[in-house]
Amino acid sequence: MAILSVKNLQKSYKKGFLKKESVKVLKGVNFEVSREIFGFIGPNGAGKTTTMKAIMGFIFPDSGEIRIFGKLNTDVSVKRKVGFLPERPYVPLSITGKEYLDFCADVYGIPYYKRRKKYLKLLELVELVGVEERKLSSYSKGMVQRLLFAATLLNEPEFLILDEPMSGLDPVGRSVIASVIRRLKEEGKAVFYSSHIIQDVERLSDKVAIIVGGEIKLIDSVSSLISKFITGYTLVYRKVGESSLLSKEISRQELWSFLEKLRREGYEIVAVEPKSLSLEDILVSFIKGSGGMI
Ligand SMILES: Nc1ncnc2c1ncn2[C@@H]1O[C@H](COP(=O)(O)OP(=O)(O)OP(=O)(O)O)[C@@H](O)[C@H]1O
Repeated sequence: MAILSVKNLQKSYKKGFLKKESVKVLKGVNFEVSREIFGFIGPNGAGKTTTMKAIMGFIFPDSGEIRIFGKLNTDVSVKRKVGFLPERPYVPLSITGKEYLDFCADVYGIPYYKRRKKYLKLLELVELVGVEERKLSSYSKGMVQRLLFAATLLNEPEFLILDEPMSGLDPVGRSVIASVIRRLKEEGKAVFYSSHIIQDVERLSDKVAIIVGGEIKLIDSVSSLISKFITGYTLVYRKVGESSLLSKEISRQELWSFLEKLRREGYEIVAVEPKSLSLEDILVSFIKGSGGMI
């Protein structure tokens, strides 16, 4: 069973001074997330945050159905199993890290006797042990982001929805978040997250969906996606009986005829290395409207 299933999600916003005009920002979005790391990518304004807000029940879609663990997303019982990190959360900087965790623990109803151990475990996870008594105003942006991420894990959610969890983080901060996400998956949890840092998405995700202009353009596993977008190969070969190696870059179309030519002329193949578009190239091609180019 899918952990999250989104079917035919549509959403329009009214725009203009008199709010007479309506703009469709989600045009029938469909996808499913199982126990995996699912990356949601697309350009600015594509509809990622709107989709996540609809999943969380913060906005009401015009139509469509959203189920989490098989139940409608509006069902209170599923909300307990979900952790959400918004894109731009409001945090008062005058409080300490611990006070922020206490506030969230109050919301989740976590008893006091359980808190110390829980906080320590989470602070260790996001590498913030020792700074919890400091005011958030003294934290860097990355530290605040890591604290907020730790707070979303307080109620031990089985499903995490993270809107731009790595935004504004340096490579070290990004790698801390990435390793926590990997660990959550190892623990059998599912993570659905959006990001603009495509290299991270490529490294971290099992599956990705590309959304452009409120429409899902493609959903696939990262490995199968990259293999579908192979542009050519680097061949390494040598004359039979000789040791010196030769290499040549060839296009996808040339592969078989070139291999045949080498065989005819007495060469042996040492290696065939595929060259693929990066996930970033693939995303750009969808944004420019040439997603089916290969
Ligand atoms: N409350 C709102 N009222 C009117 N339009 C809105 C509202 N919220 C979002 N939009 C519009 O909906 C579209 C999708 O926005 P959304 O925030 O979902 O995009 P996004 O993919 O998350 O973008 P980004 O990567 O910049 O965060 C945008 O054109 C945005 O201007």
